[in-house]
Amino acid sequence: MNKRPAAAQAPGGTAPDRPAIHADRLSVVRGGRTVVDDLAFDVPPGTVTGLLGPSGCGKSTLMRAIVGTQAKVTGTLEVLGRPAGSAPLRARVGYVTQDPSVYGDLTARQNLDYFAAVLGVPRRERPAMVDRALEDVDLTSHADSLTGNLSGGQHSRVSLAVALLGSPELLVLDEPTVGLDPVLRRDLWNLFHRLAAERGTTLLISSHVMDEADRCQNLLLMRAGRLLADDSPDALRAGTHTDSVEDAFLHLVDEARRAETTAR
Ligand SMILES: Nc1ncnc2c1ncn2[C@@H]1O[C@H](COP(=O)(O)OP(=O)(O)OP(=O)(O)O)[C@@H](O)[C@H]1O
Repeated sequence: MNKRPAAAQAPGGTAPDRPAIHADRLSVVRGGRTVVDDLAFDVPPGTVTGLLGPSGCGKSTLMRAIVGTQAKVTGTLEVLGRPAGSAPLRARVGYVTQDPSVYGDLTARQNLDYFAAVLGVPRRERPAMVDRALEDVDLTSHADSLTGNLSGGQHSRVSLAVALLGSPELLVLDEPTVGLDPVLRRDLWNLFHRLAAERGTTLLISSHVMDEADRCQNLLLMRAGRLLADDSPDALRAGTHTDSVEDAFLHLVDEARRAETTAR
């Protein structure tokens, strides 16, 4: 199963027919173990792609490889047409980790202003850029609250706003909706789709919650470091004759287990 949905429009700077992410024979070794094992996939530009799989299957490791912060990566991994982690990609790729990456003793606005300065944005351009990022994540009313005093969901939205600064062409988001209430989760998914549709941003979003799968145009399903499927939710269900992505995933896990037993 390796079909892909038609690519949406391309973001600025990326050729329309070129994948935003291209991986081939991609492996990562951590602690002496192969935790990402021989992956091959493309992420179409301007789409929302979900990276789904159980805890420990290698999602964060794969994301770290894509943004260039992971050691011991072998194979081909191209991001926006360049080798993953190369210097020109720094301003073109936004990354939000699972752990808070902003300063608790600064306000949301101060955090954003600081990170905009680190990105090299001239001082006079920063206020408008910061306002837009705050608006994107619906935090304008908390702009001047200390980040450390914000709720968990608000705190993670400050991290997301930092990643939105400078309008990156690729956003890599590691479980951005964990611990958020249903309304916030819906609002964030609406934002992700707006970014893809209106700004041509490519989004790669990890989750271990299968019920978020239907919010994605394209899915990469992982299990134990391997890619089980690369397809749209509809095609996954149709291909496995199941009614939900969760059932499709379980079907594919059973199939993979049978193949492993046969191989043994
Ligand atoms: N620093 C490390 N050293 C050695 N092994 C690691 C390290 N970090 C993670 N691993 C292992 O790599 C594998 C993949 O971990 P990873 O964090 O990528 O999974 P994940 O799918 O993102 O999990 P989760 O959904 O729980 O965040 C796991 O087996 C984990 O134990």
